[in-house]
Amino acid sequence: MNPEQNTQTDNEVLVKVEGLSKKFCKDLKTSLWYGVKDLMTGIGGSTNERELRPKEFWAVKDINFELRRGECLGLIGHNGAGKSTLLKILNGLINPDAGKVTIKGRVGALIELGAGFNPILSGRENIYNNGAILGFTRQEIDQKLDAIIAFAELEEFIDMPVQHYSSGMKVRLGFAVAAQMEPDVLIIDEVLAVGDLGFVLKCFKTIDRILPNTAVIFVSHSMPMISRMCNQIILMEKGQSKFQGEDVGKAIDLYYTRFSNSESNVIFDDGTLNLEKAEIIGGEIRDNLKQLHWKEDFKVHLKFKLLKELKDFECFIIILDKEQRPVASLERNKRNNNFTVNNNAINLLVVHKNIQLSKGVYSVNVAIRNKGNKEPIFRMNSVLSFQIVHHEETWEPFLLESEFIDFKTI
Ligand SMILES: Nc1ncnc2c1ncn2[C@@H]1O[C@H](COP(=O)(O)OP(=O)(O)OP(=O)(O)O)[C@@H](O)[C@H]1O
Repeated sequence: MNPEQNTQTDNEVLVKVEGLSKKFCKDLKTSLWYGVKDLMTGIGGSTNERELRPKEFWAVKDINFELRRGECLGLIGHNGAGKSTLLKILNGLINPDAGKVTIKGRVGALIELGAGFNPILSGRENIYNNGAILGFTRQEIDQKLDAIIAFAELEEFIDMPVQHYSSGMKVRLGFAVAAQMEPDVLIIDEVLAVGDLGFVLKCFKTIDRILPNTAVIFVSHSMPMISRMCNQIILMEKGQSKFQGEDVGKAIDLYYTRFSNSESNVIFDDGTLNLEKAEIIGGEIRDNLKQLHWKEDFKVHLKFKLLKELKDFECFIIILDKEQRPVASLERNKRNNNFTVNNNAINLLVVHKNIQLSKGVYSVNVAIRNKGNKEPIFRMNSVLSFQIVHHEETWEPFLLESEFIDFKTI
């Protein structure tokens, strides 16, 4: 193959979606009535397909994109945004009300748990059915069968009816069929999350392997997974595309902004103290958020108002990422019982030098406990939030300063 031909194949558009829209009705009775009316006025011939009737809403509205071999599109958005509906239209499970989908080649899809399987047939029989739907001959499936069963790790249960499979087993079989058949287009919904960690890692390895020859469309609520896999992204909201492009990081930031919870909350309080003030010293405030540059000192001023006498205490400061996963804990106070009490208040300055968290938004939880008997005294979540600024997009929680120098062997 000459290089020109090769480039052409690499750049081949495998999925083209133009003005795709789908409406649903909020109640079943009205939906059935509209169905009957549509039948009478001629199926698909309605001139009002772009209009909403009472109780209807757009589950997917005017979605456009092109996807080439080797590209992975991430679909993100909150629950009910229309991601699964879009996937189902792409996979031909439901018809759109407007717009057009053009797909070239074989489509492997893992959409709803158990969808595409006949529950009363065995795993083996379902592999043959699915393979046939994908356009493979019996001999071709024979050749792939062992690899599919081995990948799904279902050797023992392959002749059991699929209806008796666990959720994880159904996902294993579904992914094994979808991916081992090496489709041109691979569509994967959130179902992958049902598999255990070992299987999920195996799936990613497979996707990495087949991606150069496949166009992948991937729906997930896991932003680390999206950022790891996708080079294009659509952020959906109420069926529409709110952000679309190659800036995956920006789309993820927008997604998180929707869920940002600036409300702090006291989880536990035994009445000994109140947290009167919590402030990050230094940095600068932008968009109501304290920004610190990577490697700046992280300094927090905490002011506790004492309502009762407090002897030795320990202060816990925990830093959480945007998904509320704890990523770091500051070393506890080592000094004994010698914080100055002024006007019934203790003022603490907690300093962590050269913070090396990755770029992103973080929040801080604070907890106080009795140093002697370890009893909890006070605990408050989301006391503060701050942003670490760095030019580099890093998905690991820390970006550790390092030097690369010539290693001189003797
Ligand atoms: N068959 C249907 N009939 C009526 N409404 C439907 C139907 N299927 C989906 N919907 C509605 O369409 C909207 C989009 O649903 P969809 O499942 O596509 O969202 P999603 O983005 O995949 O959500 P999630 O993140 O929860 O999986 C929702 O309001 C849902 O209730």
